Amino acid sequence: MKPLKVALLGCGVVGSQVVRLLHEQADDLAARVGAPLELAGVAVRRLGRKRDADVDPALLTTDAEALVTRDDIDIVVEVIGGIEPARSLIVAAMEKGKSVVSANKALLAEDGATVHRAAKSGGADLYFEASVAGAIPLLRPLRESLAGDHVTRVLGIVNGTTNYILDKMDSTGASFSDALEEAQALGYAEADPTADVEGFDAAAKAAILAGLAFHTRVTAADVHREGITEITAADVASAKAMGYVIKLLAICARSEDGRSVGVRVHPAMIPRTHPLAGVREAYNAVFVEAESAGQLMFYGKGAGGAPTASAVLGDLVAVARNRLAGTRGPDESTYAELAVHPMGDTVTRYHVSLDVADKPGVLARVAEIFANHDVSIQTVRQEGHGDDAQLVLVSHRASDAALSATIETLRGMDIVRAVVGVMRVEGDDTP
Ligand SMILES: NC(=O)c1ccc[n+]([C@@H]2O[C@H](COP(=O)([O-])OP(=O)(O)OC[C@H]3O[C@@H](n4cnc5c(N)ncnc54)[C@H](O)[C@@H]3O)[C@@H](O)[C@H]2O)c1
Ligand SMILES: N[C@@H](CCO)C(=O)O
Ligand code: NA
Repeated sequence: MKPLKVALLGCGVVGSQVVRLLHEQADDLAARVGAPLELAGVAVRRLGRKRDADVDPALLTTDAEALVTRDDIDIVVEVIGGIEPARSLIVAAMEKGKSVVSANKALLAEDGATVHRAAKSGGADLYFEASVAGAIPLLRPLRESLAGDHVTRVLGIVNGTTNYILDKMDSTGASFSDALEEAQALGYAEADPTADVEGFDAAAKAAILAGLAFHTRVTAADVHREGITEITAADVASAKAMGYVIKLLAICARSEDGRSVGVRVHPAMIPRTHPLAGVREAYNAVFVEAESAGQLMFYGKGAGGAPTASAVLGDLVAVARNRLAGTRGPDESTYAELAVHPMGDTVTRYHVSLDVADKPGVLARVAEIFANHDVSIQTVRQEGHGDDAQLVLVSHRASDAALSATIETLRGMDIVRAVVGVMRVEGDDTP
């Protein structure tokens, strides 16, 4: 059988593992596809660089554009990352009818429209399982296995670096900066950890998940995003004392009337009994809730060269099979065209700690502010007394707009010395 020729763009952490697996699993892959997969070219930035992968130097080129448009290439694997030149290269390949496998969450979340359009007009496949939650099969289950169901919510931990940091803070009492340093020493966090700790990485993944789950185009700009840099050891301890753990969550949910969706990434307290609370270290886990299927949970490694390459290889086999069968995978599905509602319309609960004066009438006045904003209080307790008094309140569900207006008013009150902490509470059935 004539081999299918594969061009690889980028030979870094993920790319070098793709090369290894293509070599090591060559016979099995050929049997599964029905034709050998031949690595026919590898685009790199610098030819002379030492790399982890054992690549025939004759395959290396710095001219990625010439490689993706070469007549003999059937499939392009893009593991360069970033918007450009990745987008132009993918579009150029698909315009020539080549199938593309990409791990590029940044591109798919920022400008998925362009690459999906190019796939359709070129009659090409575009698969991107590795872009969200690395090795965990999640996008194809949403795109294919759940195509007959009605997904109502996707909720999960989709960034390994921040989960590692929060887990260390929870288990050892470490500060954010100490836990970040440890994550960097272990190679989880990059030298510039902004994309992870500020939630950009998780927001890109949330946009991709929401788009697939709700058949609607969602971009990174539509996602409400808050990172974890402001979380203190005291926040973590306070959550612990109340039976909660703090996680950076990505939440994509339909509104109650089903006419819009909310997509958000922010730290939240979840009960320690919630299955996501047990997701430790750099693992990822995602809950998908669908009307007929009920609750599904996906768990595993969301990052790392080999786990991510596993997802790339799975896509490679799928697009190779499609080519041999003369068929294509599903087009982008955005027919539902739901509106993405602003964060203020999201219904959630707040955990609020206030530094207050310990004297008669303070609790009543604080409670009145909540009532004035139509926010109902679920629990309240006082910690310490005298000058050290803190009130800790947990609200019932209310709109995020009403909750944040409540906090704004509290900040302006003379009896409130400081709003010490405000965090959303998720993951339980409390109304
Ligand atoms: N590393 C992970 O755990 C992981 C997990 C999921 C998804 N991803 C995604 O996979 C992609 C690759 O990530 P990575 O960790 O391998 O990054 P990396 O930085 O290790 O590798 C990228 C490589 O591409 C090369 N490159 C950049 N521009 C190029 C160009 N114009 N032509 C040829 N080569 C070029 C770089 O020199 C580098 O070697 C990114 O989109 C990333 O978001 C990575
Ligand atoms: N930086 C990401 C891995 C790539 O998606 C994480 O920490 O999960
Ligand atoms: Na995945």
